[in-house]
Amino acid sequence: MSDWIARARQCADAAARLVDRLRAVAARQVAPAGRFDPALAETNQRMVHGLAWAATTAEAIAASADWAARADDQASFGEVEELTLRIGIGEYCAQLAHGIPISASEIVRLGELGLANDCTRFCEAETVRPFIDDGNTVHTRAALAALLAEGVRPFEGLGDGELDMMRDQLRAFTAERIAPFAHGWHLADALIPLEVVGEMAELGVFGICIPAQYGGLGLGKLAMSVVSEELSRGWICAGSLGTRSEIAGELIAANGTEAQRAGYLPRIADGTVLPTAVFTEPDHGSDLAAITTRAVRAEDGSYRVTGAKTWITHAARADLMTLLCRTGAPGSGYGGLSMLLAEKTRGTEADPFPDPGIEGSEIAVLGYRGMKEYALGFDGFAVAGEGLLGGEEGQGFKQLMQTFEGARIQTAARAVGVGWNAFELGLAYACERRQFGRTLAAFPRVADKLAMMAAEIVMARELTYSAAKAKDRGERCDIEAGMAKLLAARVAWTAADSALQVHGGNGYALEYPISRVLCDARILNIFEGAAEIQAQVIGKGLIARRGNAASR
Ligand SMILES: Cc1cc2nc3c(=O)[nH]c(=O)nc-3n(C[C@H](O)[C@H](O)[C@H](O)COP(=O)(O)OP(=O)(O)OC[C@H]3O[C@@H](n4cnc5c(N)ncnc54)[C@H](O)[C@@H]3O)c2cc1C
Repeated sequence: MSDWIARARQCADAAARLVDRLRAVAARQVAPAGRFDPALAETNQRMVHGLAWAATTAEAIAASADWAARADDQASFGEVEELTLRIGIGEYCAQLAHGIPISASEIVRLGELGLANDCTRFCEAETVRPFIDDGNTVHTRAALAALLAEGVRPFEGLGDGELDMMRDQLRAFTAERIAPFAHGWHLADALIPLEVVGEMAELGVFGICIPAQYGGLGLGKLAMSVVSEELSRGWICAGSLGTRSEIAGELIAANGTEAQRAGYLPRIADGTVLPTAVFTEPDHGSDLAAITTRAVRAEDGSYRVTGAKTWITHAARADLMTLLCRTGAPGSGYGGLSMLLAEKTRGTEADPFPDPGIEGSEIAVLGYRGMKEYALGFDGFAVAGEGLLGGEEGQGFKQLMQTFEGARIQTAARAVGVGWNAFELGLAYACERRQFGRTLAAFPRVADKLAMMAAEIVMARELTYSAAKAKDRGERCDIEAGMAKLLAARVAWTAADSALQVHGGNGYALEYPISRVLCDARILNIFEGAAEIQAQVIGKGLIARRGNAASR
């Protein structure tokens, strides 16, 4: 075994100890009486979010160490893997010690959060020092970039023949049916063709996690991650079509009545029912518990829905809405929310919302095209009484929260796919384009970008797989899923930005696909929990979990 693999594991332990120290400091600030205080946490957001980012960075180091061990187990830990490991962990250790970029204009420095001495000790630790001194260097980056330019890619096997086969199958499908057309569909602002949606359905994309007894593949979140990643390598839209089926499938499988399960799950799995997720409102985005769209029972037992929703993806072409509404009194908080399974007629271009009581207008967007986004208005829209998810009012927010883990893992996987898409475009361009008599890839600053993209995407991917595996083991993984989403969204955006930079002026031309990938990557930090919300959830979870563990 390479010394770097053993050191990586020890390095992950050292990083976890550093995060533990930070957690103790944060807990003193925002949970002084042993209980997490939301008001204090808001005042000290930088501390709570700094903890979240530091813990995410440490977890990514641990996931990379596991990846290296997995590669080694399969006799696949070669030069490209060693360089990827050294660069990735070297950089993330340096970030922990000296500053973590949490947005384009914000760096969290643990030293400023009261850990200056701990950071110095961390850097000087026998297991960390080699990564900082000799992990991420100009030489390792140049060596990795050269191997990548030769077509070598870091190990990606999962140690599971079925999943590895699934990856190959989806990669081939994406290369043939998505990637060559994605940019044209994007530029035309067209819906992804139904023929392609049908082919994805045949591959089982819409029923990956739906139990086999209801017509799905009955697989877990790791399989779902692999599929989402591969489809997103071609186009984020392809990887995102399944998101709505995943959310609706999980809502119904976990909470539905038997009639709802039997009625919807087989049709979602085979793609005959395309769902849409209808949660956000013009005045309530991140704060979903405050939504005001009302659903009132009529005398015949059906619901009448009135209110406004916005940013609803694929709304016109969908057949089924998972519609979050208030059935309780105004101001009744999250306990007054219910989830309705609201059937609608599939719209056409000429008549996108043919049903009475619902109208919609398209929102023009930068990227994330192919399904289209809509602002919706409901005015007495009728939903059958049997559409109340689980047959019980007041459960909607709880039911939705149960899907957050899976949805965040799926979004992280989409981000990883988008990151690979950017990386491959950047690398291909850098190897082809010549300036000053050399290919762009030969310049150290370009090689730096390419090597760092690959190393970070591997780390984000492994963190995503790690969260998916925890979910598949039946463990609570809200923190882990949030970490995967938080990191993968940053990595996808950085990769897209770096790949566009490598393209120079051409990257700014609509004609070049990297211009699309940049726009697509930008959304990942906003939806499915904006980065700040994700950091809040992770930070709170870390402090509260430790508090609970201490009081047991
Ligand atoms: C392309 C696209 C597709 C979408 N698809 C769907 C869909 O299909 N269905 C659906 O229901 N919704 C969808 N959404 C909505 C999406 O989930 C919301 O945009 C997201 O939840 C953020 O809500 P908001 O836009 O209202 O932003 P706000 O809640 O107004 O937040 C704006 C910004 O303020 C900051 N912020 C907010 N709260 C805090 C806080 N507590 N602490 C620190 N900073 C904070 C964050 O930086 C955040 O990005 C989509 C959005 C987009 C852009």
